[in-house]
Amino acid sequence: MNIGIVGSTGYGGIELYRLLVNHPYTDKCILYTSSQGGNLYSDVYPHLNSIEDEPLRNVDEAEGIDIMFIAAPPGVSAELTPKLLNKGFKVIDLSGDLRLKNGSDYERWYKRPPAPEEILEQAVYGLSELNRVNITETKVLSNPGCYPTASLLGLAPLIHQHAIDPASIIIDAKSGISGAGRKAGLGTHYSELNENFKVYKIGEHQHIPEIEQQLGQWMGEPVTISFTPHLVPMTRGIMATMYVTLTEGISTEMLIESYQSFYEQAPFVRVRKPGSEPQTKEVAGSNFCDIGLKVDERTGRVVIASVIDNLMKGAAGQAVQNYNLMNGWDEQTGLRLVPVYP
Ligand SMILES: NC(=O)C1=CN([C@@H]2O[C@H](COP(=O)(O)OP(=O)(O)OC[C@H]3O[C@@H](n4cnc5c(N)ncnc54)[C@H](OP(=O)(O)O)[C@@H]3O)[C@@H](O)[C@H]2O)C=CC1
Ligand SMILES: CC(=O)N[C@@H](CCC(=O)OP(=O)(O)O)C(=O)O
Repeated sequence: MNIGIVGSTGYGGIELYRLLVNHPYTDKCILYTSSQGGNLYSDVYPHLNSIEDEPLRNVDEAEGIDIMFIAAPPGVSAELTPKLLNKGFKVIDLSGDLRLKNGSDYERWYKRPPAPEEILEQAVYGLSELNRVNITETKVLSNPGCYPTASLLGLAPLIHQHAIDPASIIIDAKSGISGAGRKAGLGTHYSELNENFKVYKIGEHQHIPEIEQQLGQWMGEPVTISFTPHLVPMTRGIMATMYVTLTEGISTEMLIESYQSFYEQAPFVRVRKPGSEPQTKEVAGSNFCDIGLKVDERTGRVVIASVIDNLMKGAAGQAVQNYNLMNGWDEQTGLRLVPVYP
């Protein structure tokens, strides 16, 4: 299988390369750039010296690719995907361009024109554990956002039990700085973030409609959530802490059992034992999503904490899991990575 990576010089791109260069069914991995044509990949990333000394290429000249991964800023895949499909390539897009089914929602939250309607219709939302059949059949895969992956995996079993008040969902999410990409900026400057902890985009984050769209499909009715992201001075990791009001009395032990049975066939989702609380370090560098929960009997709410590595299960790892599913391979192919600890 020959694959290409658009945006290979970014953080999502370099993580895709790390996974795909060792993937047993990937023959060629061609690397594309929009700004550094002719440079070697190892010029951009010296840690690849003597590992990858191929020049970076222009995507307009791409040929012989089976699947193109796009790890570029919003707006790129909306324009590029139709061209790549016309060339007969399949597409796995890591951006938010193809996730929202309604183009006007995209325009409102991303503040730019949406992808063509027929592409949005064709695109399958790649939350791997919950959409396996559709993923296997598609030519256009829209990889979920990092916050939505952690949040939706943490909420899915509860939502499917219909034992909650859907209007009560609060998601308090924290991300490491690599979530903002490699491009330098004041918001991610060392002296601005070190020993700091900040909230941003309250009620305005572009992942709100993505989470609501999926929850609404599961519930069969529109769902409105409170979602607040924060930036933590660490490189990788996301923790989504979620608060939901229960409509039936259920113990922590029973709820954990139902989560474990919901994810029985999902090798990358690990539901923690009672009393064992997840940490971002325990999934770093891996494709795992660890979920811990506790029913707070005093308030009638359940608190769920879901952790992922934003560049792995939140981006490149899940994209490779979807690549495996699209090709009928074991979803763990090339992804059996033990978390990096400490
Ligand atoms: N970082 C994360 O944790 C996650 C990121 N994502 C999404 O994945 C995508 C990539 O993110 P990330 O890797 O972090 O971002 P980066 O900023 O690190 O990298 C983006 C890359 O896109 C390329 N690029 C810029 N403009 C264009 C263009 N016009 N055409 C083609 N390529 C372009 C750049 O490379 P060059 O100039 O060489 O072309 C750049 O290296 C984004 O949409 C992001 O929102 C999703 C989930 C998690
Ligand atoms: C820490 C940080 O800045 N994170 C980014 C995540 C962006 C992202 O992944 O964007 P899409 O999924 O929409 O492509 C943010 O909050 O905007």
